[in-house]
Amino acid sequence: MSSTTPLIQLRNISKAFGGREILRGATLDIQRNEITAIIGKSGGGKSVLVKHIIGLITADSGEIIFDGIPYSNMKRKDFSAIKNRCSYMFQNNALFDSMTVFENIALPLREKFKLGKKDLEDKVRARIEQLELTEVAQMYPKQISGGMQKRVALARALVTEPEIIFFDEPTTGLDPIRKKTVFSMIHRYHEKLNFTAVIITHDIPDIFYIAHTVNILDEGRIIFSGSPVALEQSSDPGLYTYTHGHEMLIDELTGLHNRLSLMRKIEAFGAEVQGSEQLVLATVRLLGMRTMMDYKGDLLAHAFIRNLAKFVNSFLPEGACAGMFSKEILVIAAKTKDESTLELFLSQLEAFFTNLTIETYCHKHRLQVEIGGALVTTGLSAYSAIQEALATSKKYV
Ligand SMILES: Nc1ncnc2c1ncn2[C@@H]1O[C@H](COP(=O)(O)OP(=O)(O)OP(=O)(O)O)[C@@H](O)[C@H]1O
Repeated sequence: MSSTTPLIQLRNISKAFGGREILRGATLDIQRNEITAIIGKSGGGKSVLVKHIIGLITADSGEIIFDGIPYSNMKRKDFSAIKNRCSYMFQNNALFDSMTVFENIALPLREKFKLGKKDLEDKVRARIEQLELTEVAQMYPKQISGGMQKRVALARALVTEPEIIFFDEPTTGLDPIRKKTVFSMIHRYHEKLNFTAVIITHDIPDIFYIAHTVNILDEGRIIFSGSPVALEQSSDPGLYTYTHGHEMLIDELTGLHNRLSLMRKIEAFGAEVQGSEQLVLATVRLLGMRTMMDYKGDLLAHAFIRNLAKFVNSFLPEGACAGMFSKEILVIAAKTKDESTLELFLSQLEAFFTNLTIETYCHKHRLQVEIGGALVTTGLSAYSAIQEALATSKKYV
């Protein structure tokens, strides 16, 4: 098969249970070596769709084509070969309580390959080390935290070096920080090992940061398939709840607006400004934040942003808003008649970053901070307005 042919094609898949139609002609492609996300309402049939691919459910009608071969033409042994190329990470981790972490991770190797004791142990140990589970290798799943159990499940999904991994809600039951950590783990391993990933999730917008393609399953059909950027830019009212739904407007982790809702809010402020009102924008550029995320892990960076967000929220006047324009840029915006608003924003931000603890932290993690602010000319797009404020940036730390 050419490398541009999708690895898996689902064509018009329909499935009903007891007369209740769950899938109504769902069609989607899963591209090789990409991360494909499937999102949709709870109970909408996302798991059912994926179970068709791995042969746990047979469609009432429609076809699945794997590496160019339709399932309907496949012999049993061809299908077993496909199954050996796949691995799964289930919603509840599906770890065996009676087995140690080591044994749980070793299980797929024992089931799929006939390895000698040493080879098997080497492979399991390598994954255990990579996922920082060495200290808990001889413990049982119940003795370790939920976040660690997810890491064990991920280690088990990766141990056979599969070509395709299905993740069914890999972040369920985790707090916002650990959710982000699981997604960054998947992202990191995907970059290293280059498998094809299919992720079922409710975690919008987090999934948008790692998925190449997002598919929306709605009323049994795929109503959108495309890049996260295309989804965010779409003006299709049918996609409204997925791109502008309440849960997306405020970032769960920080209480700040995400990029999309921040831009909308600034544009709304710009359009509403009248009389003696002005649009005020302050920006904080955190140079080095991206590197810090890459080298020290997201957890540390998120904790810092959360701290900053808490402080910003404590002095925001009513009606003002704050959000992350990017991983390194925080923006505060307000529509106000009060001429001292910009001064207030700047002095508060300066106070935060000149605090000794914060300053020491920034030095330690090589973060450089620039603060900017402007009374923005009305009629500018949100993007240009932010650039105007950024252009006034001065280095603080
Ligand atoms: N084997 C089955 N027999 C009967 N009904 C089933 C079966 N499998 C799934 N269903 C039903 O199909 C519907 C879709 O279930 P599915 O688990 O795919 O939803 P989902 O989109 O993954 O939801 P969630 O996001 O809440 O996990 C549910 O109403 C479920 O009860």
